[in-house]
Amino acid sequence: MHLKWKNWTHVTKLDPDKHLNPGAIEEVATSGTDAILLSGTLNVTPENLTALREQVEGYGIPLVVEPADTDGALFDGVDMLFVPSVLNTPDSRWVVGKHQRWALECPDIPWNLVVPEAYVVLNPNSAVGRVTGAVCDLSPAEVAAYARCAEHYFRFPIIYIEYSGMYGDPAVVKAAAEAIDDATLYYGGGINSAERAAEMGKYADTIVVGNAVYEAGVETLKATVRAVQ
Ligand SMILES: CC(C)=CCC/C(C)=C/CC/C(C)=C/CC/C(C)=C/COP(=O)(O)OP(=O)(O)O
Ligand SMILES: O=P(O)(O)OC[C@@H](O)CO
Ligand SMILES: [Mg+2]
Repeated sequence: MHLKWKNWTHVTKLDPDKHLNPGAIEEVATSGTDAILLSGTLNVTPENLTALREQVEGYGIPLVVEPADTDGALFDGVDMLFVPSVLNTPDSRWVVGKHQRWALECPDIPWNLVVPEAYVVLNPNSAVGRVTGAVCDLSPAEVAAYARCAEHYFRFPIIYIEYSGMYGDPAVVKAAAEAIDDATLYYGGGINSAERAAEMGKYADTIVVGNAVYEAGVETLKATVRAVQ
């Protein structure tokens, strides 16, 4: 079933490689966030992904797996799969190579549950930045050009400005927003306050909050929800 994911303004990203106690999980699931993204770059295994999914299921909140590799593309018990392609890397494995291997190895991909994401990774110090070899020193205009061709040439439904682990440059997100017509713009990276959520929420259709859940706690998460909903 295809959820109305285009209406989401706030998504919480939980990392299978990190731990939250049951009380915190309940507060995340009832925080008002529109969906939970089960996603991480390092050390995601079928076991820890399944364990996290079992913690967050049953609250009636949309669950989306965002795999970092083909063996993480598990869709049992979740509503959708958001699959990244990192556009700003010279390493084509992260653009299309992994995806071709996936199509080769998995005959029964539920394509109707798959939503492709055009990632522009801009924090060289994040796990995703290191793993993918992303070229991060881009001007707002250069990022906007990725956003424009992602929507109008590659026809990606989501463009994701990814600063994972650091708070990004609002001018970059503004430029990307101005370059996009109908695609959905995601922003994630360093959102740990209502102010930051509101600032990026001016430009992005959907903001993603990850690390703050683990580092600042659920009250901070709720403040970021209130800022955009
Ligand atoms: C083709 C299939 C099924 C999978 C491959 C999908 C691709 C190309 C993924 C590349 C980008 C990537 C690794 C995305 C993972 C999601 C993500 C950006 C997680 C960010 O979390 P971390 O970068 O781990 O943050 P921390 O450093 O805080 O752990
Ligand atoms: O962890 P943070 O910095 O909130 O970033 C969220 C998400 O964009 C990570 O992929
Ligand atoms: Mg991680």
